[in-house]
Order: sequence, then C-alpha cells, then structure tokens
Amino acid sequence: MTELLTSAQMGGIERDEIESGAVTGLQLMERAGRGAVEAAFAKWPKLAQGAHRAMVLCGPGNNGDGFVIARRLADRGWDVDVFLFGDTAKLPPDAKTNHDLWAAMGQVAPFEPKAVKSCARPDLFVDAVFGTGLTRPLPADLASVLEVRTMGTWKRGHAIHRLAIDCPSGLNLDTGMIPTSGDGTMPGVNSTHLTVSFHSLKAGHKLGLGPTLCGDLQVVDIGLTGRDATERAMIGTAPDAERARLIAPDFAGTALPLRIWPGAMIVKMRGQGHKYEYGHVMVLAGGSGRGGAARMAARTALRSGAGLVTVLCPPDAVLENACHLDAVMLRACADADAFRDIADDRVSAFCLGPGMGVGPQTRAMVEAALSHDRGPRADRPAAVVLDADALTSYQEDPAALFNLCHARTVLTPHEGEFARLFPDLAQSERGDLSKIDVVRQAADRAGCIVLLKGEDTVIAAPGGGASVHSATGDRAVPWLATAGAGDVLAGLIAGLAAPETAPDLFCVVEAAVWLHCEAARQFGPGLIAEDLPDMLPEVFLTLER
Ligand SMILES: NC(=O)C1=CN([C@@H]2O[C@H](COP(=O)(O)OP(=O)(O)OC[C@H]3O[C@@H](n4cnc5c(N)ncnc54)[C@H](OP(=O)(O)O)[C@@H]3O)[C@@H](O)[C@H]2O)[C@@H](O)CC1
Ligand SMILES: [K+]
Repeated sequence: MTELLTSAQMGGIERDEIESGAVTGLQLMERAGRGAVEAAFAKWPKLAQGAHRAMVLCGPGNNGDGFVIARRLADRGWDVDVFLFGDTAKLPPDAKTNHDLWAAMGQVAPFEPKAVKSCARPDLFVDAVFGTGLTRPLPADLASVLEVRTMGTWKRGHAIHRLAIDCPSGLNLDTGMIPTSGDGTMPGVNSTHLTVSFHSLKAGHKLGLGPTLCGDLQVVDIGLTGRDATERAMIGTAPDAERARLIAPDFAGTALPLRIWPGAMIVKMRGQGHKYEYGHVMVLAGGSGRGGAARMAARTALRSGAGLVTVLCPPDAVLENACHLDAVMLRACADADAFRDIADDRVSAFCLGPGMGVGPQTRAMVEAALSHDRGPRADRPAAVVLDADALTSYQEDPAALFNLCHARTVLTPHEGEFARLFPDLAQSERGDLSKIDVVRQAADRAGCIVLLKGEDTVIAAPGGGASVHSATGDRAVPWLATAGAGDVLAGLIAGLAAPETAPDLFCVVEAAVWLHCEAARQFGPGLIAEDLPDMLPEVFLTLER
C-alpha cells in the first residue's frame, strides 16, 4: 500500500524535514531534478546516449526542478531552451538559486507562445511549470502551449518525449480534476507520457483525470524520512484518520508477494476450521423473476470463502431460486418477522440490496439486518453489506438509514446511489473537494464504511481513514462496467468478512475491491457478471506466489 498525500501534507513533510536541519530545500530540489532526468533516461534509454535537444518550461513557484533539469542536460552536451512563466524577481529563494545557476550557463526566456513555437523541435519537452501549488485554472496562453496539439507545431512532433514534473501542469493534485474558470470553461488539457513525482504519490495522481493525463507515473525517492515506517504501519490495518492509501500489493513502491497481501485477507487460504468457522452469509433476494442479482452475490460469497451461504427470498420466488441454486442454500422468508426467526446467531454476514426492489419491504429487511445483534463472535456483530435497492430505498430519508448503521456496516453505492443518499456531496456539488474528501464525509455521516465505486473507487471509514483503488493503466478493466458486477462485489465483501477470524472489515473491503478487479482482468473482454465468481479460484491460485 502506498500512501496518497495531499499537496498540503507533502508541503508539510518537506517543511518539517528542512526545519529539522536534516536537509535543505536546495538539496531536495537538486535530488528532484536529478531523479527526474534519471527516470526519463530509464524510460527512454536512447535519450541517455549522446546529446539531444530539450525544452524546459519553468514556473513561478518552488517547482524549480526545471532549472536543475536544464543544467543536468546541458552538462551532458544537450541544447536546452528554457522558458519561465512568471517573474524572475519573485521566484522563491531555492528556485531563484537554481534559476541563477542555469542563467550562468544559458538563457532564460520569458514565456511567450510564439517564442516557444519558433524554437527548434525538442526531443524532450519538460513541463515544470506547476507542481503541487496550482491554485486556479491555467492561464489561456499557457494552456494553449501545454496542450498536446502544440507538438504538431514541429515536423515529426509526435516523436517528442513529454515529461511532467509532479504532474501535467493544470491538474489539481488533490482532486485529480482540472480547475475550470468561473464561467465553467476548461483550459486546454495537458497530458504527458511520463510524470515524475517525489517521495510519495499524491491523491490527484490516482483520482479522476489524473491517471489518464499523467501517463507513466514514477515516484522518485528524494531522501525524505518516514516513508518506510508509514508504509509498514499500513499493512494489515486500516489507515489512520487523515491518511489515504492506494490499494495495491506494494510496499514503498516495491511489489510485495501476493500471499502477504491480499492473500492474508482470505481466511480460507490459511485457516483450518469447519464450515461454521468460515461463517454463514445470508443474502436477501427480491421477488419472482428478480433473483439473479442476489444469486450472483450469493455464489460469489460462497466462492470467496464463506462456509455456508443462504439466499432468503419471498415464498413466491422459491421455485425460481431452487432451479438455480445447489451449493447455495435457500429459505423462504416472507417478511422482516420471518427474517428475525431465520437469522440465528451463526450468521456472520448479511448482503442486502441486489434485486430486492425499492420500498418499505426492503427497508424493513434492512432494519432487521442492522439490528441483528447476535453473531458467532461476542465482540462484533454480523457484517452488513448494503448495496443497490437497499440504498435507494432510503432516498427520501437517508438519516433513517444512518441512524441504524453500525461500525460493521458497509455501504457500496455507485455515483447515482451515492447522490441519492448524500445529495450535497454528489459529483456535481463537489467543487474543490476531492472524491476522498466527500467519501470521508459520507462515512462520518453514516457512521460506517462507505465505498464509492468508479474507475477510482474510494473507501472511507468514519474518522477519516481512506483508500483508493485505481482500475486504470495496466489495471484498466472497461469490460467490468457490466450489469451485475456491483452485485458480485457486494457478495465478495460479505464472503470475505464472514469467517470468525476475518481481518479488520476495512481491510476486507479493500481486498474485495482488488480481487473484483483482478478477476475481471484475468477473464478479459467479453466478461459478464456471472463469470466473476467462477474466476475467483484462478485468482486465488495466483495469490500463492
Ligand atoms: N524545497 C522544496 O520544498 C521543494 C519543492 N519541490 C517542488 O516544489 C513544488 C511546490 O512548490 P509551490 O508550492 O511553490 O508550488 P508550484 O506548483 O511550483 O507553484 C505555485 C506557484 O504558482 C502560482 N500559481 C498557481 N496556480 C497558478 C495559475 N493557475 N496561474 C498562475 N500562477 C499560478 C502560485 O501563485 P499564488 O497562488 O501564490 O498566487 C505560486 O506562485 C512541488 O511541486 C515540489 O515538487 C521540489 O523541487 C523539491 C524541493
Ligand atoms: K508540472
């Protein structure tokens, strides 16, 4: 798991380290610039051989790494054109020092679109204008030059290697969004081939547009302390309040063996017990003709390691369900009173919502599940996963749901369901808040874990611990946007949470999201939701490594 920092947290880490006397700002800037050049050479080995031409765009803030890069490249015999967007006299001291070091070797031209375009075609285009300090939309003239279309100015412009320092300028590194001006217009979109960032990933690298715009993303260690300790503390426990992390089997950017994470989250891969110790999951289904979603959730719960899984359905749907279920058990359950009788103290997880239908009947079942205070373990009630119709049934009165939710409840909305429960936090209302910020607020309000789906899935717990799963780049699974995939995720969470020795619920939810994506990746295009549970055994085998 890699920590995802906000711009403010990154600034704080740099400031603390500099104030402690362990390092100077100049040293950090030098390491950053050198690290960026090394990362570019590692990606494009041809650039490491011989001298080439670079264009470096620098900015008004402390992202002074651009001047360091110019100097390093010129030292290797490169021709380097440097432009400064901003006023030399107002540069912060460290950036000014590096500006002056470069100015003793070459020219710094004031930024001007025509001047940029009249230079010879660079082999390497370096965007070091803004890093973590972007506070408003890019000015139009700058945006017009940073746009990828500008490369068409030059013959063979497609061959230009584009490198961004910290991020493609214009991207907000807290939100992964591009700030728009008051009238809603968006500046030109800047994207790059390689982004080099420092110390740790920033939230905006993995949220929203970040993954698409940043291209290949490399994190360079610039010797700030604390990273390893932070990451070690993150393995197997929920993140602390205020911290967010990327869900991946990584430790400080290095891959961990999969049997350590997420393998350790799957109790059945290591436990020794009888079926009840692996837990009993109850999945509530809707009426006749609408049982498919619940059956997929149930099958997934059984595949993911629960000892027993029972589908509860209205009496009129028993025949239909009986025709489709074998290892999954089936009980008729007419209403919430019947449900209370059937749900004994061996039930360790409930899954409600998929295909249940929206209305008072579903609300009554949700209330019964959330007030079920018996469980196989005295120290924790059964986990309750609420998805789809279980959430939408509360759109008129979300507070009624939140009043019932307890710490072992997980809400798994997509953006539409999220907007019904948290209208003020809906996508259109977010402003400067990041998806992490709003899911944190939602978790606080609901008093339970909230998982908001998307290519950037965000999970948050009350108090602030949060994590992000990014299904982008080599983990992109566009074919997972298929009917029923969400029902499978709900069943997966319930199945992994069910065993008596299941780990911390937050960690279970993280593992479920990762496994869900992994099953889709291993299956490939053409996937339908039914394929996901049956893909899990193959995924589990890969976790033995
Ligand atoms: N010693 C260190 O700490 C090290 C720091 N390093 C690097 O420094 C970076 C953080 O520096 P930073 O905070 O100065 O931010 P940065 O992104 O350079 O620019 C902020 C400036 O831009 C301005 N501005 C913002 N938006 C604007 C807009 N749309 N249009 C026009 N102007 C705009 C803004 O103006 P203001 O909002 O104040 O008016 C302010 O002047 C970070 O990326 C890190 O990697 C590394 O070198 C390692 C060592
Ligand atoms: K940049």
